[in-house]
Amino acid sequence: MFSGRLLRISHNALGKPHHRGMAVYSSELWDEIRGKLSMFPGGSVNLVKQESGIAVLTVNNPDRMNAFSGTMMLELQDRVSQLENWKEGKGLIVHGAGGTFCSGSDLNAVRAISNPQDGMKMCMFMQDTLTRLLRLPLISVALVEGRALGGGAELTTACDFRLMTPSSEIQFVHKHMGLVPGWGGAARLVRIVGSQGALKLLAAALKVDSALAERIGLSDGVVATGAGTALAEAEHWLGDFTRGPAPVIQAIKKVALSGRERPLEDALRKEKEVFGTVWGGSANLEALARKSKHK
Ligand SMILES: CCCC(=O)SCCNC(=O)CCNC(=O)[C@H](O)C(C)(C)COP(=O)(O)OP(=O)(O)OC[C@H]1O[C@@H](n2cnc3c(N)ncnc32)[C@H](O)[C@@H]1OP(=O)(O)O
Repeated sequence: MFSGRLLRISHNALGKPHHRGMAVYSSELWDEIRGKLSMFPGGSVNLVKQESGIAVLTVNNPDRMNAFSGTMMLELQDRVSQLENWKEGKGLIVHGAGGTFCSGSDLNAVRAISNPQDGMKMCMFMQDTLTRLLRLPLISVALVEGRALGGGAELTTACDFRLMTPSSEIQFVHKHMGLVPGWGGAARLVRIVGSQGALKLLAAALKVDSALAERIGLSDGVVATGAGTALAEAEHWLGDFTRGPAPVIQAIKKVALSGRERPLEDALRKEKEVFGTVWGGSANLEALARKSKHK
């Protein structure tokens, strides 16, 4: 059985563990996996970085309901690397082409790599990429039009927020495929809807419509359907959270992320470190000079 190396947690001067980098597994593992995934082509993952500081990531394989081919998994990793290095970035919208979100992994590729070794490698690769996606210093939202199934449902959980259209659905269909989530979706779902809620969604493979999703906290709002309309509304919605200078928005995401992921003392130390990057910074000095009142 394939056994992956987890990134070692290093220790700081106080002997407390701290996280090194944004990845889960050692990148030494990826050469072999990338070779395998490159054998399953189709579709693309497109990235547009806009002047507004909001980027749009499009899962683009509409002939297969935006299922992830092997090469799309590779492209997603590359796009995440680009976003990690985007200094001016503030927000990210993840959506699917052609009016639907994503139907998970491409079943043709899945059939070809249904042996345990390849399955484990694909699982680790996608866990790592989606963890890095969630850890980007950008405020991210998954815009779910149409259906988000299987790995597509997992992808929605790798964003900070989810928006749906009135007729869209999120469904963790894994049980019907004789599977459980393997792209980190179960771990993240528990953090979003709680362990009871996650257990219900996974065990019943429930079709979650926009009303139910909002009620259980899986969705953060509903946007109108229509070519371009949903994307424009999502951008408007995200604009409320990304207004302001990039260093401040990125710092806000970092402290929220460390609070979500780290034990309290570790999160407090991280918050102090991030605080130090904005205290006395240009946005802070300008606000002080303005003598801002927050009425
Ligand atoms: C850890 C990851 C676990 C996973 O992600 S496992 C994969 C889970 N996803 C699935 O099982 C999705 C299976 N597909 C479906 O249920 C339906 O196709 C779906 C998405 C509800 C759409 O239904 P319809 O609107 O009736 O459209 P359709 O079935 O005719 O699909 C249009 C074309 O898209 C293809 N497609 C959809 N999902 C796919 C997938 N995941 N992998 C590969 N091909 C897929 C489908 O085969 C069809 O192609 P074609 O026109 O027959 O050539």
